[in-house]
Amino acid sequence: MTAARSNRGETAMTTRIGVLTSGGDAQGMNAAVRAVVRTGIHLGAEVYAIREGWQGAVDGGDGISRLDWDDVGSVLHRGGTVIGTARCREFRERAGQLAAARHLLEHGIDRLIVIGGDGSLTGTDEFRRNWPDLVAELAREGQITQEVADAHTSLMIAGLVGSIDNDLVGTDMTIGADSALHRIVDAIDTIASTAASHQRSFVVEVMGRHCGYLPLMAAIAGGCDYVFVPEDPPADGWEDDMCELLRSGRAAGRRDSIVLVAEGAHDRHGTPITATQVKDLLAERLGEDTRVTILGHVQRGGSPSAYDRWMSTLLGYAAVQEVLEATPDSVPHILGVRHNRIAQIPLVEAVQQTREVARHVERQDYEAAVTARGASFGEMLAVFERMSRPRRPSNPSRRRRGSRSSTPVVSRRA
Ligand SMILES: Nc1ncnc2c1ncn2[C@@H]1O[C@H](COP(=O)(O)OP(=O)(O)OP(=O)(O)O)[C@@H](O)[C@H]1O
Ligand SMILES: O=P(O)(O)OC[C@H]1O[C@](O)(CO)[C@@H](O)[C@@H]1O
Repeated sequence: MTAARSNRGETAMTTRIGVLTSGGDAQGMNAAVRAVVRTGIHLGAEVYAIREGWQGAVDGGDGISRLDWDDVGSVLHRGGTVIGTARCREFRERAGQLAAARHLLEHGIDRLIVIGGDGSLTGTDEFRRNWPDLVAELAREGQITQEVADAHTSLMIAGLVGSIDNDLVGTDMTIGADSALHRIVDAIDTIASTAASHQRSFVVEVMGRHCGYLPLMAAIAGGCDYVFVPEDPPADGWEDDMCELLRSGRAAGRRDSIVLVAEGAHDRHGTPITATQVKDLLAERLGEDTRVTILGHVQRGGSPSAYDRWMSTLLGYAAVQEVLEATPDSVPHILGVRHNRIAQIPLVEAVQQTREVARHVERQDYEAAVTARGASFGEMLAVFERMSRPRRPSNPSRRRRGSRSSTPVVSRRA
């Protein structure tokens, strides 16, 4: 490898970086890809798109192609991912990973930037760990030369979290979460006007299979009445609690009621709570004219917010630096956001902590799940609780989750 120096004096090895988007698409992925390509070129590297997620690496051929500066023009404002994404089954198997390694090596790629959710990042780390063995097998079987094998003994990776769910522990925000939240809140505002006109109730299903970030933040931002999230199911008897809350809202003159249900919502015993079930309950018990709206993939579509564009640009920029500086001994990192700054987060740890939340939920240890999700998640639950439960002199507020009643949200200087 030869050292190259850009006109800004930045030094980089002449090397080839692969970039791919994997798992569910997310608004802002294009901004990240654009930043990777342009930063890579600035630093003297060649950047290759691996198309349709890991499928492009498994298939080879047109699945891997070089991107130049202009190839990523006019993509910043576009939703989705222009290099395609997929959930690729073959890559989970050794045969798929062998094919992927062979195709990457055909292009001399041994540095990868992967933009995807926790599954994609887990797969990336698994591939990194398997890489020496895969390369050795390819050389043994004569599928690559020993010279190629010797030149690419390690795979260097950097991860960016592309997922609207904002479900990765360790980063404050993931690529797409802000845009999806805007999309949901726009929908709630739209629904609220028709709900108020007819004095109806709406039950809105929001994405996030295992993570309550989107429904919870949308409930706060949209001024909703009740929210169901997977990490903090309502106490037993929630049916009475919810109906009483909505009934008292009506009695106080509220013209619309909106309940948000995460697609992965369930009660404290793990029994799913669906939007239709909530609708039927409101209709039966309160006689409410109730409608269900499932927002679905509308939440993932459309152009990215300004935040998702600039944040993803910074992340892509940082990811190139990370992957160029990485050595075979480096701890693999995710680039994320902490306290409004780009931060390096150990990949394995972040994925393990994220899985831990799901495990707590499975074990029905919801206090641990909320804690593991991160400090601000518990704070936001407490804030929602306060905002959605009217306190009137004649009607002292009844808390659903007593322990969070005085959760502080201000960080104090020591
Ligand atoms: N353990 C694994 N080993 C190898 N590859 C994996 C592994 N887990 C996931 N992948 C790869 O990553 C792809 C995407 O994973 P997954 O469907 O879990 O989505 P994700 O990245 O978590 O995104 P989203 O948040 O949108 O669900 C899989 O289809 C597969 O190609
Ligand atoms: O597009 P698909 O494959 O149906 O996946 C939907 C899932 O992907 C996400 O949008 C992102 O993880 C989830 O919120 C949702 O459950």
